[in-house]
Formats: sequence, structure tokens, C-alpha cells
Amino acid sequence: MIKVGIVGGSGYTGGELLRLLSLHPGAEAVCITSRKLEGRPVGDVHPHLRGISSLNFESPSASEVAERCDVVFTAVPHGTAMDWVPDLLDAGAKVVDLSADYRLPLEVFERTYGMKHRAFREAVFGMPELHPEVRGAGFVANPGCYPTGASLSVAPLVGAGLAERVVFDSKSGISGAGNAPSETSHYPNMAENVIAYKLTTHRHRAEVDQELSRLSPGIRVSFTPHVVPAIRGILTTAHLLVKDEFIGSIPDRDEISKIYRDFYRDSPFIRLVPGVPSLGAVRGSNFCDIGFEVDGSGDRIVVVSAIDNLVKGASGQAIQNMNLMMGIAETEGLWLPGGAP
Ligand SMILES: NC(=O)C1=CN([C@@H]2O[C@H](COP(=O)(O)OP(=O)(O)OC[C@H]3O[C@@H](n4cnc5c(N)ncnc54)[C@H](OP(=O)(O)O)[C@@H]3O)[C@@H](O)[C@H]2O)C=CC1
Ligand SMILES: CC(=O)N[C@@H](CCC(=O)OP(=O)(O)O)C(=O)O
Repeated sequence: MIKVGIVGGSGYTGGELLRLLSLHPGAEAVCITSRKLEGRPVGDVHPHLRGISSLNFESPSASEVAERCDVVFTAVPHGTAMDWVPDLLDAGAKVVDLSADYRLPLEVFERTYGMKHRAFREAVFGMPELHPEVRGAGFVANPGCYPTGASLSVAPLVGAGLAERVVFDSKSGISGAGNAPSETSHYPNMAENVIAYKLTTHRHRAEVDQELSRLSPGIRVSFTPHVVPAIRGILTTAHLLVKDEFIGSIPDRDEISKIYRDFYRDSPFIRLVPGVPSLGAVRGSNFCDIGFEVDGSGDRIVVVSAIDNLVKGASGQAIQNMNLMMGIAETEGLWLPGGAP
């Protein structure tokens, strides 16, 4: 049994890690931290875990957590994980960091997040479909939620050299913002509304750019996020503008499907769907559903992806990474259907 610790277990991704781990046959949570809830049962703040988890929140040091665990998930805000990760690694634990602290090269992180990094280490970028080196790794930076849905939606087409530019338009459920109440999450502001924000400046553009540039150097990436009145889920619409040489001669639907199937042949959590993906079909699951349509104008392919931001966009992908790091089947504990409708 893999012994698991969760630093920052009172938040949304911490609760989701516990839910998924409770279904995992080869891993068990043994330590869950919270500064403000020390001593309280996990079910006090995560009511869905009442009767399932008998753990109490603790407030131990990094070395104590590492001593008791094989793998530790750091599910704390960016700028905070860097105070935990080096000590956990030095004490011998494998670490999956859910924050943004280790997803980008040092200089790009500091520019994008406007802060000095206090404890930089190299990590493997934890998107197994694009980074097979996750297998056996000791330290993995789990990707952001938007970058997961965005990068996976078009990676095969970008890798095939079709794209000049991709313009992403993403819609997220409100849990993407974490459990601290904010003006955006206030019910009268959010209900029956759609809020676009950081139209050209969201920090996740750097992550998507990083992943797609590896596949096609020089590609141009634009990204605009929205919050919609849903709790979970991210629906991303990618407008892939083809290179000049493909204008009017975009591969047909069968050829594009083949590009996807070949690229994702070893990726059990990617489902190429015949129509338009829906959030209901992936809610609660680790799947990323992808559908596409070639624009009759001949210069654009529109791709839509759907993920659950708390699962494939965070805690599910983190467990997928843990499985690969520990040398067990990638799907272990994660082979769950979505909660349609
Ligand atoms: N929500 C989402 O969809 C996604 C989130 N992420 C990332 O995952 C991480 C966690 O997100 P989420 O669960 O939503 O966040 P929440 O705001 O819901 O929870 C944050 C957790 O961090 C703990 N925490 C906060 N500050 C500190 C600190 N200084 N030291 C130790 N613990 C601290 C809090 O515990 P307490 O105050 O009780 O100590 C709480 O448990 C973030 O980096 C987020 O960006 C990534 C992808 C998707
Ligand atoms: C809806 C919403 O507010 N989403 C968050 C996504 C944050 C997240 O989960 O990403 P990181 O792990 O990179 O912080 C936002 O736009 O900031």
C-alpha cells in the first residue's frame, strides 16, 4: 500500500484527493494537514467524506510528513508550496505539487507570477499524455486546470505541424478559484451570469505556450478565461488557425481523427468523441473528452475539450502522476465514469 500525505487538505483539491484515494486499491491517505483545523475530523470540512475517512487534520512539519509517507501532494496556493517541497524531497518523499510553483522555468515563473522563487528545483511537468518521463519520477509539478484542457485539446494537431496560431476560449466552474469566498463567487454576481476576466493576461497562457511550443516552436497562443455558473468543469474552445500551406487543404475528418488516435494511442484518459464534448460526461472523472469540426472556410479547425477541473485538472491528474511515479497502472483508482447529465 502506498502511504500518502496531503499538505493543504482542507481545500477543494485536498478534499478531491481524499475522495479519489478512498477508491484507490493501492494507496491510502495517512496524513492530511491544515493549519486552522488541526485536530478536527476531516468530515467536518469535507462532509462527503463522513464515514469514509477517519483521519483528523494535523499540523506537522515537512520532515514528519515525509517520514510517514511515500508520496506527498502539496495542495496549497502558489508561493506557499515552495516552503514545503524542498524539505519533503530532502526527507525522502516523492512529491506531486498541485500549485504553480514548479511548472515553469525559474525566470518564466518569476516574470509570470511577479514573485521571487525562494526554493527552486527542477520538476517533471505532470501531464502524462505529453510527458512520459513522469514514469518513475521523484518530483512532479501538476499542471494548471486551464492548461490541461487547453494543451490536450490541440496537442496532436500542433505536433503534426498544422497550426500557425491557437486562440483558446475557456469556461470554468467556480471551484477553479478555490474555497475562499470572493466577489466573483458571490451568488448574485455569479448566478445567471458569465464573467470573462484577464482577457489577455492570464498566467496560464505561459503554461500552454510552454507545452505547445515544445511540439511546434514559434507557435502563437492566445488565451481568455471565463467563469460560468457551474461548480466543476472546464469547457475549452480552441480556434486552431492553420499555417498558410494548409489553407484550403486541411486534412479531412478521418485524417484528423487518425492524427488524434495515433498521438493518444497510449493515453487511456483521452476520449475522442463524435460530437461536442459536455461537462456532464466528465464530471467527477479523470477523462478529457475532445471533439472537433473543420471550418468550411478552410483556414480553421475548432476543437472543444471538456475536463473536470478538480479531477483531470488537478487531483485526478495528480493521482495519475502518482501511479506512474510509483510504477503501478496509470488508471489505478481512476477508472470512473463521469456523472452525466
Ligand atoms: N481548484 C482547482 O480547480 C485547481 C487548483 N489548483 C491549485 O491547487 C492548489 C490548491 O488549490 P485549492 O484546493 O483550490 O485551494 P483552496 O484555497 O481550496 O485550499 C488551499 C489549501 O491550502 C492551505 N494553505 C493555505 N495557505 C497555506 C500555508 N501558508 N501553509 C500551509 N497550508 C496553506 C489551506 O489550508 P489551511 O488554511 O486550513 O491551513 C487549504 O487547505 C493551488 O495552488 C491551486 O492553484 C490547480 C488546479 C486546479
Ligand atoms: C475560475 C478560476 O478562478 N480559476 C483560477 C484557476 C486557478 C488554478 O487552479 O490554477 P493554478 O493552479 O495555476 O493557480 C484562476 O483563473 O485563477
